[in-house]
Amino acid sequence: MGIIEKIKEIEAEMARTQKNKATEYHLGQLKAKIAKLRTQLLEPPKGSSGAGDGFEVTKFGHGRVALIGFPSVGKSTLLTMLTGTHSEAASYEFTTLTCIPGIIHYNDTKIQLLDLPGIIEGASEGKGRGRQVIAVSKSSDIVLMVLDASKSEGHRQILTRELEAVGLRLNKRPPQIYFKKKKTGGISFNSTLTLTHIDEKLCYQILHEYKIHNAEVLFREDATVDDLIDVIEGNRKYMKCIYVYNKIDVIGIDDVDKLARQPNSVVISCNLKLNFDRLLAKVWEAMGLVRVYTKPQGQQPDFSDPVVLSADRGGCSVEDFCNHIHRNLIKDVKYVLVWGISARHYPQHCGLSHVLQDEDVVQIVKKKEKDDGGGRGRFKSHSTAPARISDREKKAPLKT
Ligand SMILES: Nc1nc2c(ncn2[C@@H]2O[C@H](COP(=O)(O)OP(=O)(O)OP(=O)(O)O)[C@@H](O)[C@H]2O)c(=O)[nH]1
Ligand SMILES: [K+]
Ligand SMILES: [Mg+2]
Repeated sequence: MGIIEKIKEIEAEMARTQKNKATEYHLGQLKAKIAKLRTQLLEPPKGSSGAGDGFEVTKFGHGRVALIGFPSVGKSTLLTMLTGTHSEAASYEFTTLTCIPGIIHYNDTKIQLLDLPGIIEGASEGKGRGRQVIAVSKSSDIVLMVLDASKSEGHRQILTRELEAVGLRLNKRPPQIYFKKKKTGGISFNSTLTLTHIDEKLCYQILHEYKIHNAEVLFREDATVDDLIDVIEGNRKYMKCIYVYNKIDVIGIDDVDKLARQPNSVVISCNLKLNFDRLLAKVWEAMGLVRVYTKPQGQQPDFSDPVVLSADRGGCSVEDFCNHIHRNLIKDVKYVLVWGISARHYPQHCGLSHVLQDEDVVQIVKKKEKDDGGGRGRFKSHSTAPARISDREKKAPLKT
């Protein structure tokens, strides 16, 4: 029996089993069994390199966003409109057959947007090009789930389930469970609060299913069996997802309003070029990019060419900033001067561990080099209140 058939069989057994106190241990065990099989399913088949046929696109820019959705919801139309790169769009399903990259230019950064073939129920088990599409979305920083506003709300749940089946967790943070395998000592089970979904026996049983007999488990939140399995599997990817409801030109205003009020959602119309600003602002926010402007001593920073950092990828400390500029820079740095939101006063003398924020200005002071003494001219005159470097300041030249 193949892995997919085994999963189906266990799913059928779970569906047959009534949920109550007496069956919860058995159901927990079945969940763990499915999770193990799904992980097996993710392993590349023997003899393959693990790469998926022609779907790999070189990473480019400061971040990557994938367009995921059912066929004909308007993914390609959206890519063409946001990036200017043409991706074939048509009224029939599965128009797009590969991965098509484009670039969004936003806030002086470049964000790679990937158009992908439509996926359908069963994608996680390899239906259509589901597996490759999902592999590409896993390589992204965020996912835009494109939905047809005129179609069933169920589509969103189906896609979420498909992505969850391959270990993607959308708009969730990792469960607050400390878990560490040990060599000896049995299982130590602890919690910092009362647990309502799981108890010691159930936890043991799940661990037993994974043949784990020595481990430390500490629940720091009222977690579920699924949370525990996620922590044991350890291969989950936590991603932000924006639900993009397209084609609002074909539905009524009340329905538009309802969709727009849902969390992490944006309503748009490619046909009417409606609400792209809002979508881009949401993407920007979800990416969490941090632009840092370098100020050479005695000179105005170049506000058109930021160093772009990200808390999720690489970090946003002064050290990360220096490493970004040059691998060997760090050993010459004495301290840095910082203007902007992260500074308590202007300029603040900061060490390598200082965490920078979007639109900060940084001047590096090297060992055996004198600094501006707080910068002559405009940047010196700032008050102590932290604030963004304003657009006006960006435009006005710094007099030195
Ligand atoms: N009414 C309306 N139709 C739209 C809108 N955006 C796209 N369409 C139409 O929807 C159809 C499908 O668009 P595509 O861009 O090909 O959709 P897709 O999601 O890329 O489709 P596949 O590549 O087949 O998965 C086309 O006929 C588009 O003209 C919109 O905002 N409103
Ligand atoms: K289409
Ligand atoms: Mg398409």
